[in-house]
Amino acid sequence: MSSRIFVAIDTPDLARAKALAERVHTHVGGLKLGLEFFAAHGQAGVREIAAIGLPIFLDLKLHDIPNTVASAVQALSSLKPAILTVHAAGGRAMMEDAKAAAPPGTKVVAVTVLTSLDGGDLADIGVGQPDPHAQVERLTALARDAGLDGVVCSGNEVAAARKLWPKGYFVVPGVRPEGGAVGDQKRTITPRQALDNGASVLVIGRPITKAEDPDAAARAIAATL
Ligand SMILES: O=C(O)c1cc(=O)[nH]c(=O)n1[C@@H]1O[C@H](COP(=O)(O)O)[C@@H](O)[C@H]1O
Repeated sequence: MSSRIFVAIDTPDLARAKALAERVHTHVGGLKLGLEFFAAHGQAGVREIAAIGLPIFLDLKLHDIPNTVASAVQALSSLKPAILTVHAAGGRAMMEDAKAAAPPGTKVVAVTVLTSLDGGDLADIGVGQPDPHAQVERLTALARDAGLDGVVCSGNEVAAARKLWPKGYFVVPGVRPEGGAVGDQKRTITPRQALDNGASVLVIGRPITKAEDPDAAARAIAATL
């Protein structure tokens, strides 16, 4: 079950990223590299981390006009990431074009409602439906109809989302072990509960990477799955 964990290597420090990835790599199924890392080290940095040998989840949350996103996906395609993210809010055409531009082995998944947002935040940005649950359902259906591979949502919505899309690939971040610090996340869930609710894979960052002993933290989380 530890193979269902993608550890978020969120740091702009290449040496630290490598050390963390090497330290936990036997207890997780993949490594997630996001904006923080990519802004600092780009594709060369991704290749260095990929050399460790685990699948790479390249989390760039692309969100722009369809032509720009498709061109960006094409420019990333030689990295052959296992998973690549776009924002569902970019719309159907953007998602269709992103998927068409991606290499065959790459799962393109759409971020629905960030796990750091709650109903109040949705109201602030003018989402007419300020209930994250309903908005996740709406964007999951859109991503499914656009031909993507799956979505990113919190573990609180994943069961409902999977009902709409039984064969979808569901990525769940905002995961916290019982009693763990939530930080900036608002819609959190335990790793076990997220899997029980239908997550395909879990994204876990700080509960592992900021632990005194990341190795032991990864092992302890894996043991609960
Ligand atoms: O796409 C993501 O991975 C993502 C989507 C989302 O809604 N919420 C979310 O936290 N993430 C990512 O998941 C990771 C969560 O990290 P921790 O909160 O440290 O476990 C970060 O790298 C976020 O960028």
